[in-house]
Amino acid sequence: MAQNGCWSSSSGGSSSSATQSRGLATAGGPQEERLVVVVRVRPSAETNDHCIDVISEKSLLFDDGGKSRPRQYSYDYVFKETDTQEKVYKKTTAPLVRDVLNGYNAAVFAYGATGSGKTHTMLGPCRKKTTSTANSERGATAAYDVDANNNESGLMVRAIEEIFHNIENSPNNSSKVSISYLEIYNELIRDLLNPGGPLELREDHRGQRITVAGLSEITTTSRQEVVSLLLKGNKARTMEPTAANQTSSRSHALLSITVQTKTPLGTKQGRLFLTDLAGSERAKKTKNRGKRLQEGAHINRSLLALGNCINALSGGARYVNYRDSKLTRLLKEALSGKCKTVMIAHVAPEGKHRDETKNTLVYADRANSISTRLQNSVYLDEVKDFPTKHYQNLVSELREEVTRLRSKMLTERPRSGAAAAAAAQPARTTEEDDKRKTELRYLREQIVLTFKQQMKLRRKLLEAESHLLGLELDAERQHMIISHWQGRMGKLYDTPADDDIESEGAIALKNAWGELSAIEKETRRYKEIRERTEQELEMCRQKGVQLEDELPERITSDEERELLALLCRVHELEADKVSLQAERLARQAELRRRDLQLLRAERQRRLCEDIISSQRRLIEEGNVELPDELRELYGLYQQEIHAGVVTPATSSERKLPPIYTAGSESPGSSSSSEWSPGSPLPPIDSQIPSAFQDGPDRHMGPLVNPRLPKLSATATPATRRGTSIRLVKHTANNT
Ligand SMILES: Nc1ncnc2c1ncn2[C@@H]1O[C@H](COP(=O)(O)OP(=O)(O)OP(=O)(O)O)[C@@H](O)[C@H]1O
Repeated sequence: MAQNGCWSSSSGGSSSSATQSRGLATAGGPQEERLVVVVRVRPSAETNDHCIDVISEKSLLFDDGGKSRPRQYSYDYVFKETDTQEKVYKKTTAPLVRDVLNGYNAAVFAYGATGSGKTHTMLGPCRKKTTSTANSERGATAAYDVDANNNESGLMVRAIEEIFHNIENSPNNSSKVSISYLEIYNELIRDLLNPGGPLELREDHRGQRITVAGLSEITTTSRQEVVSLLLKGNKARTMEPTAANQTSSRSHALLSITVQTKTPLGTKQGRLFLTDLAGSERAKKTKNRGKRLQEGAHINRSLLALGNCINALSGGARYVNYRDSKLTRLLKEALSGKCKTVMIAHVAPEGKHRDETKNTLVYADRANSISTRLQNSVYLDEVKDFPTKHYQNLVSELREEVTRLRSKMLTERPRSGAAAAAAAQPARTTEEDDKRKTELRYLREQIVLTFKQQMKLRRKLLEAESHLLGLELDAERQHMIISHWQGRMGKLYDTPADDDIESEGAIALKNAWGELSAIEKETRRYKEIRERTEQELEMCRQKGVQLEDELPERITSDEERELLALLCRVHELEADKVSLQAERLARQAELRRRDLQLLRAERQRRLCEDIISSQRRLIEEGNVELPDELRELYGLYQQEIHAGVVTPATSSERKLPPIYTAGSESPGSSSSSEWSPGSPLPPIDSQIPSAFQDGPDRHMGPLVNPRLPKLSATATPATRRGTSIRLVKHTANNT
């Protein structure tokens, strides 16, 4: 079993699937790729009062209850009530399985209101329900037992079956399959294959690669094992009957199947993500209270975030906020086009579900226009990190050029045309000699000139790339600002409404959106420059090749050699130069990235401190007895901070070490005598560390203030102690 499952990774392949109605990608270059959207209508026992009428394989009529004429919606496919699980699999997932085997990433996600049939499609019919102790403790029931050998089995089992069938029947059988299965319940990620505490989401430094730390990724060669793992995972899934659905899934379940295949060119990796989303719901309809209501709020919030992403993507926005929920962060790759994606929107046909059905149809309609560019095929072994890779390519191109010229110089070529004739001629006159020399000089100048021009264009290209990278990071920074303020204002990602432009947050938001749009404009401009430069470079390169080809016609072998040697030297020098330049640019980009990462980490740290401060106030004001465990944690926190400065003297006094606050030069600059261990709670300083004084707050404004009232005059002795410690320390630092 491999731990620390990587939820997503970029990979590619080399084949296309013809069955998708509108173009899944082919190899060779980035392709226009559209999210495939299908709708499945769940069967209904009610025969009248239906709001859906499937009129063809691609469209349906929706009746809004007589308010207006039935509206027609069209999708890539519409499955009617009687369509089988097999048909749904063949139309939606089977083509993706073939792509995954060829090294592409693909995703299927089931969307729809509660009770509309998502779990039925993904897993199959629910057989029975049991209660797991671990989950009951959390207040929810876990169970989803499906029959894997059933005609009704869902897409997950079918996909696993087909993947293994293909591998077993392939001539060299050199593929390896691994799976991971997780659920997001109340914004917490749980491993369904190895249930335990919540897992953390991690991002790489560019926010591109999302990983779930500690998630089990199980590699196996046995299809039975995979199916039984899936069934085991389903049993651990959080479910609960609601008024709307007896077996309602209260979590989003995400299954990832990875196939790695060894090929002569390297190891190809394809991933299939199968996602069963929790149902969107209305509290009134589900009659939820307490925990169920809270679950519903989390479900709706993450689905709203997903809806926002779909809206932004379908509107062609360059920047899409995936950060609002764990679900969207995990689905980022599937939605943003690094993956072939099929969305199966589920609807209930009964008139009483009219509103939910309409919402789903509208979402699906929007998703229908999401179009992105699918990434080229990439092998696992390749280094994909831009810009280093890009520069490396440039340098190796130049070095190849040098090798080519060298071999050209060393190869004895038959003299052709004018050169052979010239050699056969008797001794040349001075006039002829001069003419030849002039000709040669001219040719040499032309070649060097073309080469210099090429280098100039290459450098321009490098600069454009580097600037584009900088713009991407700037955009990322603006996103952080927007996220920050919208989080403070309790809003999801959106452009600000006109009526709240007065507040500080709204102004900051407006500025950030303004910056973003300027960045977008600049990005477009630079992309055009890049494109133009690439064209010019290609023309220039062709001109150079043409001049080189003229060489044998014009001059004798020795002179050719001299020229070619010169060219080699120039190329070598340029390669070295580009290499140095590349290193410098890559280092700069890395520094900027780290800077951004630091800012993000700092904001997160300070938010955590805010939360701790608020809780501390509650503990102190409420005179709450501190549990041993928490007391110990506070102790650890202090030791952690002062690990480098605790002296044997302080530790023998059994006092907790002093608190480091911003403004003190180093953790060691405040002496332990300032620390009064009377309060078990160390004061948390909310001042900005000097390194960040010019950091995020300049753009983002002050931290989110704790929503608790200020300490009152009737504060407890413990509180007063805490306050006085801080005052003493500040005074000490000022002196
Ligand atoms: N195509 C279908 N054929 C037969 N029964 C179906 C079909 N789709 C759904 N059902 C039945 O409808 C009920 C609700 O379906 P299901 O639990 O899959 O909904 P859901 O969208 O996953 O709901 P939730 O979001 O609350 O988990 C189940 O009893 C299921 O077996």
